[in-house]
Amino acid sequence: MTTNPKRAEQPPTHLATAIRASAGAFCLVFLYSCGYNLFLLAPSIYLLQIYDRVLSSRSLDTLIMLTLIIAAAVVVGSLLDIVRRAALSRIGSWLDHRLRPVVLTACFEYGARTDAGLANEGYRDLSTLRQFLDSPAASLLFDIPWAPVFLLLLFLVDPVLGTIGLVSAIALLLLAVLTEFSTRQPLAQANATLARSQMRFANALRYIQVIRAMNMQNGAAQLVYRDAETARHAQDDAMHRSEIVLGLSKSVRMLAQILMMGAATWLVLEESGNPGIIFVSSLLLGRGLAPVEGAIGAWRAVAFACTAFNRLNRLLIAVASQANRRTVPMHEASGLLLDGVGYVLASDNRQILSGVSMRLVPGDCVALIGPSGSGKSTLGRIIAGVQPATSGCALLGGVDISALPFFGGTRHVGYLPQDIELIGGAIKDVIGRLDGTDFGKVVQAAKLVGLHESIIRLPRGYDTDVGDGGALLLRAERQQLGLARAVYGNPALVVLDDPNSSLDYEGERRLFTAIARMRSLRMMVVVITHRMGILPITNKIAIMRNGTIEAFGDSDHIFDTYLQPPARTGS
Ligand SMILES: Nc1ncnc2c1ncn2[C@@H]1O[C@H](COP(=O)(O)OP(=O)(O)OP(=O)(O)O)[C@@H](O)[C@H]1O
Repeated sequence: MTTNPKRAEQPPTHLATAIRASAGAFCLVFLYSCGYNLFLLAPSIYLLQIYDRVLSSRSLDTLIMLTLIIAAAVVVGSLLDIVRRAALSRIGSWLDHRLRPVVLTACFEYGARTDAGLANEGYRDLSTLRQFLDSPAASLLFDIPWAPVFLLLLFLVDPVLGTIGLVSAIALLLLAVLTEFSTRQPLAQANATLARSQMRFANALRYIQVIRAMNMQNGAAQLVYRDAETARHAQDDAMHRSEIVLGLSKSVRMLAQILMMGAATWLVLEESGNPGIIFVSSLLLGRGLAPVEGAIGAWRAVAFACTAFNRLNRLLIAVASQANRRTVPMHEASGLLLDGVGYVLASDNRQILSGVSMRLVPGDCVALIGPSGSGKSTLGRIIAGVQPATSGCALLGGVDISALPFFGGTRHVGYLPQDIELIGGAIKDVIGRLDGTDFGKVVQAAKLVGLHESIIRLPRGYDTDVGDGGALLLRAERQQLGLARAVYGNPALVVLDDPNSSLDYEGERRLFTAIARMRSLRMMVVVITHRMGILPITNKIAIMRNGTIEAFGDSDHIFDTYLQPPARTGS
């Protein structure tokens, strides 16, 4: 047999490792289940003993003793059932506690790089697994191996009874398979459309102010509602199908009981056996069919849990393999290198950037200028590692920039995007990138960009709440806080996209001072700008046009050669 070497190299995911680590606990649940199922035999034994011993001896003492013993067995059995359910719930809680941070990080990573929708589903999958372990369906899985044991006991009582039990179990099993096949497609459709509807709803909420301002509420609601309706129809369809099969399975079960009692009575009449077997066989059949029948109801939960497990595992494998690809040690001193960077839009194959090359060394500050739509922000996002280039390479210290998040959480890059999203409530959290462990670094960043004095004048200082996404601030204030966040921890490279678009004269002056300080700290600064006033504080300029670099070099040279207004010729 040949093995796929790639697959063999792949280390187990956190999910697989955590499941493996809980194997001991699952074994314990299995043992509890064995005990529980053994005690389920107590009523059958009780009936047989009554017919065998009590009725023949007419002894009241024997009856009392037997009843007490069986009652104790039933209580112990119920306790074992409670204990195993609690144990499964504890396993679920432990898995959740252990995996939630890892899964969250992986989902963020996957969402940023590949597919936000799938990342969202991946995160929900962990909750699905937890809910499954809390549900009766999980304990039922441990009862299923006991169904054949009860059927075997029926065979031991009499092969005819065993055959009736076996045929009934197979019929119920086939119905369970039928449920799965008949509901799989509508359920998959319901899940997909429900997820899309939720995503659209979240997006609509995000832009609700704009939607309201332009009176688009009805259209947005229709968009969300249409998907929700499709999901509901698909869910109803699946439910109707499973209800029909459930009804059929109930009939099969009742028929099996009647047949079993009839056959057992016939055996007693024919062979003058113990009349107790009429009830015992009925009880054993009930025990044997219960897990099979339960499986019909639990099938969906089991299928959901399996899908959730596989999807989450695939997501973790995808994120891990992205991380494994890049393990080159980083040398910040070697600076930033762009070599033939290109970017093609996945949606319409439009070439946005092509053949962009440049090199920066620590302490450099380059201004990216050029007409609107020339690709400056796209290049800025690639340099900041927000999106990977589709061709060529962008390296910081010899390492693919888009892989930097995998380097032990060290922050090598700061980024101030055009649409400043301030995540976090208090100023210290916003600047500290939600890290919050090093307040000294937060103050250092605020001082570097000249914000510290303004912050400490606020009544709550660094604890001042900026509102969701910085909603309580002016755009200029958001820009300045975003700048402080970008320089938090003195990263090697800072990308500022239009950092002075909303700044007044004073704000711009502070920005220029901040850039000069960054340079003196050997940071590399990439400034995307439309305002030429920033050029004197840079030492390099790159002029972009139609997705390529038209000119790149020392600021003075570029300024004199390309940006000086043509000398007026005298009239
Ligand atoms: N995610 C995207 N979806 C669609 N088009 C995009 C996307 N990203 C970039 N573009 C397109 O790429 C081109 C370059 O955009 P980019 O924002 O990089 O230019 P820019 O030079 O920064 O413009 P501006 O100075 O106006 O910000 C534009 O035509 C833009 O429409």
